Amino acid sequence: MPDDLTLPEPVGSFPAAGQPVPQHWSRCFGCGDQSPAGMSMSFTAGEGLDVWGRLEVAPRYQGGPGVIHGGILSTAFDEALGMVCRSIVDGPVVTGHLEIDFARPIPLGSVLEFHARIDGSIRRKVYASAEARIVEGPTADPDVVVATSRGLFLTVTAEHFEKTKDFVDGVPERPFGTSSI
Ligand SMILES: CCCCCCCC/C=C\CCCCCCCC(=O)SCCNC(=O)CCNC(=O)[C@H](O)C(C)(C)COP(=O)(O)OP(=O)(O)OC[C@H]1O[C@@H](n2cnc3c(N)ncnc32)[C@H](O)[C@@H]1OP(=O)(O)O
Repeated sequence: MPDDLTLPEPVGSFPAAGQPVPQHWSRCFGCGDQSPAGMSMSFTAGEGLDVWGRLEVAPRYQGGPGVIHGGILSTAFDEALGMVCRSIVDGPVVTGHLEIDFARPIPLGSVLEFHARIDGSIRRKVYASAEARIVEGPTADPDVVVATSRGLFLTVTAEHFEKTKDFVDGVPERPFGTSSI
């Protein structure tokens, strides 16, 4: 992480603390309500440049016997880190780099709580980090961090999606750009 990062003020479009942070795109695998096979994650704005996220670990997310697949957990972190970027960016961002530390096994049936924050920003780069805890389920312990993540996100313009917009599956009820922010 560069040492010349700044911590910007929150953008006006970011919800007040405790309010839901809406899905960014209804077809998103992580948060969209028009993605039936998706993860249906939900998010709430924190007190500062942070968000809280929730994921129910469904049986179909299995990797090893009885535990969450690492790729699913990575996707959840990607979503949580991307969502917190909305606290300082009033427009789209995409993931440039994502790293995960898998600290404890996460059983199917768990409810995971994610806490993601902005670490800093410079030019188009936004650095964010997050941790996950099991808050419901067989091994729930809100004092234990079961995984952590750091990511680099880049702000992009709407043109970034110009080449792929024709591949959208079906007609979204709330097209990108009008669905949320
Ligand atoms: C599913 C997307 C939905 C988006 C909708 C958004 C709306 C709502 C908004 C917000 C909520 C978001 C919630 C989303 C959650 C899920 C997000 C995802 O999973 S996104 C899919 C995976 N990611 C990609 O598909 C990117 C593929 N990569 C690219 O398109 C390019 O590589 C891109 C845009 C990331 C950078 O390319 P360049 O040409 O625009 O920029 P250059 O000039 O190369 O880099 C700019 C700076 O960034 C650094 N940089 C770029 N990539 C880096 C990397 N991998 N590692 C380190 N630095 C990197 C460079 O060194 C440069 O730094 P210097 O300013 O010079 O200091």
